[in-house]
Amino acid sequence: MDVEDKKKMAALAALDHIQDHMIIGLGTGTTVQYMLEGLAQRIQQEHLNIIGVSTSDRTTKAANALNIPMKDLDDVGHIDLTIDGAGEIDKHFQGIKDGGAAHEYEKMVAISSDKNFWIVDDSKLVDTLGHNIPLPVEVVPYGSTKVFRRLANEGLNPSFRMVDKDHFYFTHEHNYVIDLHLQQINHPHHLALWLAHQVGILEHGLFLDIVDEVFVGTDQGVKNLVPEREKRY
Ligand SMILES: O=C[C@H](O)[C@H](O)[C@H](O)COP(=O)(O)O
Repeated sequence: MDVEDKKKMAALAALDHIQDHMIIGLGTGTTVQYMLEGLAQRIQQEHLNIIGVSTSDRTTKAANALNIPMKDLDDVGHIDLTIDGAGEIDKHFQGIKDGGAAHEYEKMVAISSDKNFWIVDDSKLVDTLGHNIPLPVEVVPYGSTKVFRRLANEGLNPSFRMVDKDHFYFTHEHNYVIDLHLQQINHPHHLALWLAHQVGILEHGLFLDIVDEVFVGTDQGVKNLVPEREKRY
């Protein structure tokens, strides 16, 4: 089965859990796009009163185009459910969110949500994080070469994310992204703690102990995976 079919299948399965009057966190990415289209259709056909909270400019634009009613994170008391994609998910249900470098907003919405669902195709499931994708860290431009050197000295194999050879990639908050090419993150909690203590680093793409259910599109249909653990936040 085509990877796009798997993404769509996962996105639509997660949407089955949406009920009237919910406030929904809307993640970012190509899988989320299918979810937005399905959500817009349900809102229209079932006359649902749903409010969306966006995690990126890209999602805001797509949601507006689909006439999904939206509010800012600061204007909602809580979020019932956030549905987002993921770059990688390991066997302990820890994740890396990477692609659009929207992870700062995505994490803020995620930790404000009663529940978090991730929608992915089965290529996103890995034994150990860092296998297929780098871990992004968002850094303030001021002094960023010093932060870069600190990361390199720790053996974290950093590279600045670039749009092209002369232009840095900017996040929503106009910060740089440094990608850490780690191949294998054996102790994600240790790494997350170390990164959180580094001056100049604003956020990183490790999403630990956040997800409540994962919907995985596979050749055999959608697998619904639920971690057995307490949430830490
Ligand atoms: O910032 C981007 C996010 O972390 C995405 O949710 C993640 O990369 C998954 O994206 P996609 O569904 O396009 O693979």
